[in-house]
Amino acid sequence: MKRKLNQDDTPAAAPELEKKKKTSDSPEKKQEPEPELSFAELGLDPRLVQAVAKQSFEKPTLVQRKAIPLALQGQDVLCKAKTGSGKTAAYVLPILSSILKRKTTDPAPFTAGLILVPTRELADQVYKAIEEFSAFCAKDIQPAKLTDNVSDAVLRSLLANVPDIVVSTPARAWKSVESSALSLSKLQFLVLDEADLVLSYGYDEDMENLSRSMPKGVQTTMMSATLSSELDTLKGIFCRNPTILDLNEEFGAEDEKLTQFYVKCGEDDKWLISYLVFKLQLIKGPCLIFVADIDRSYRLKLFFEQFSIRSCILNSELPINTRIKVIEEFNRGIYDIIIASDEKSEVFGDEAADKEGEAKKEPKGGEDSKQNKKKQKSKKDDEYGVSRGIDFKNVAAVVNFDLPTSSSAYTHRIGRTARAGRAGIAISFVIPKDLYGKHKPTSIKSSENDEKVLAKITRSQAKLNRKLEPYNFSKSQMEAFRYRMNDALRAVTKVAIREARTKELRQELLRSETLKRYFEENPHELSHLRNDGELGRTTRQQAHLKHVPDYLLPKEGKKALTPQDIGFVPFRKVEKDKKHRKGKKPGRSFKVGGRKDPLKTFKVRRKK
Ligand SMILES: Nc1ncnc2c1ncn2[C@@H]1O[C@H](COP(=O)(O)OP(=O)(O)OP(=O)(O)O)[C@@H](O)[C@H]1O
Repeated sequence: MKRKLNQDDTPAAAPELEKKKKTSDSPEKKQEPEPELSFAELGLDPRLVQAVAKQSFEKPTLVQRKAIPLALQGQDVLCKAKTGSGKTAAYVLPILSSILKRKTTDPAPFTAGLILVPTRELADQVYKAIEEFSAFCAKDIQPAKLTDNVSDAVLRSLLANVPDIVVSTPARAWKSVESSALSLSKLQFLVLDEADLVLSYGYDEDMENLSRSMPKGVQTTMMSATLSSELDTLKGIFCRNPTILDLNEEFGAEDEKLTQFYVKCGEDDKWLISYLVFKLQLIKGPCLIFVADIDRSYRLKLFFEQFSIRSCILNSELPINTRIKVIEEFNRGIYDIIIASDEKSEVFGDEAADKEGEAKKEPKGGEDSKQNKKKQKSKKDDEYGVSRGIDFKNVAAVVNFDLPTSSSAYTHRIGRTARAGRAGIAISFVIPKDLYGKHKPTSIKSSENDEKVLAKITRSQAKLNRKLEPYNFSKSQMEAFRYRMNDALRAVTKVAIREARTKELRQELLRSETLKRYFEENPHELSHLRNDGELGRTTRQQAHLKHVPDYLLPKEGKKALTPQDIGFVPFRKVEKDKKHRKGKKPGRSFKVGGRKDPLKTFKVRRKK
């Protein structure tokens, strides 16, 4: 029978833990704070503790404190913990520790661990995490990932080495099992990361096939920030009497370093506001902008290019290597703005939310859903996804340029900022019902029910002790910029978008096949050419839009702030920022959760 784990019944995995654990079950003692255990006290192999220290992890996070001892005891765990709370280490470390322990008595090679993730981007990230955690025991731990673009022959030879742990999407794992390249006959550990998404991605058949290829009694861990009833299916297939950890409830408002805003505005206003926010650098630091589809991502990029705002794109049409490079380079600080199309959340988001019991399902087979599913059959990679699990580093702000259509998709998107105890902000544009469809050139179907979705989001965030606040822009100050916005929008025609889209793909293919070696030796040239080069050379270029003349900026500057405004962004740039940018890459002077706080650079006033 399942049981819910509470604060005090985490089983001890090591004598140290036992010593620190409270002995009494009396109600008063239950209120006492949990002991702050170290990684060593969790019972992990010392080489892993060393690797964790090398990564500057001072102490385990809540999910690590709770889940690691359970996993080391051999229990199945179903864990719901907030985004960026360290779930990867929580499931990777105990598997590595158990394999290391077993190898001291039984060195025979076999694949003991299988980690299944919904996307190839996430597989790459988890694989890298395994490499980092096994830095001091690399000869004893051999991981493999099955999501690279390699031939079957290469994959076979990789698996012929009998890796200890395999990271894959379900489809690719099953393909390898089916072809007998991978054997799961001795599997001991199975992890489903972003478990609720695994079924949504259409992996049900692969999951069932995989389950039949595994021995009985495989220890299973399922992780996600949002667990829905899809888990019942997975639980039924994989779990033996799992312990359920619902840790979202244990986060208090005081733990919260994420500030959430929404902006209610017209369809064209979101283009105008985005132009102003990014041109005047009102948001400092790395920023992720989510849009609803691929065309929209190119459109926004081309629109920004009109104003010399540089950004790069992530979408399911780009080859996996490019996608991973974009993420890596963003994390290394080469780019400040990623425009990511979040097509998956648009297709599957409502299902997830409905199963959480938060919303009524919209009729299946609606126009959008048909269109999206049809589109998916094109050149898109079905195993693409960046709103889930990807550890974008130091993201100052997530902007939902297009609101997702479900609260769970929202939770995962905004979870790309304020990770690992850092601060961050999320800003979401919401189109009120009466303004929907009023500006045809910028209207998008997914915005039709923005207000309803916002209500769902507000409710689900309230359950996490979080709230969204309205963000007001000074309409009068914005107006001076509207003709520029319109000029730029007119230049970004459908033809220009189509050309940019095909050009980008052609370039990718060309580079990856003929110039591979050259660019391996000159990675910087590759990144410049590939990702932040201007796509819009076929778009009409308008020199006057590239800079902001002083006469357009309000004279009052900061003084324009009034106590009545709830979230006013002053349009005049502050001197300090200019000084800061001198000699440095724009936006890179800022660190979230470090010396500078985005909330201090993003001016907001609250109602007194
Ligand atoms: N104990 C720790 N101390 C400090 N940083 C940590 C610790 N554990 C993990 N981190 C860092 O926190 C970040 C988020 O971790 P991770 O990606 O595992 O989060 P997650 O819970 O899986 O998020 P998501 O739900 O988005 O998948 C990573 O950069 C990771 O290196």
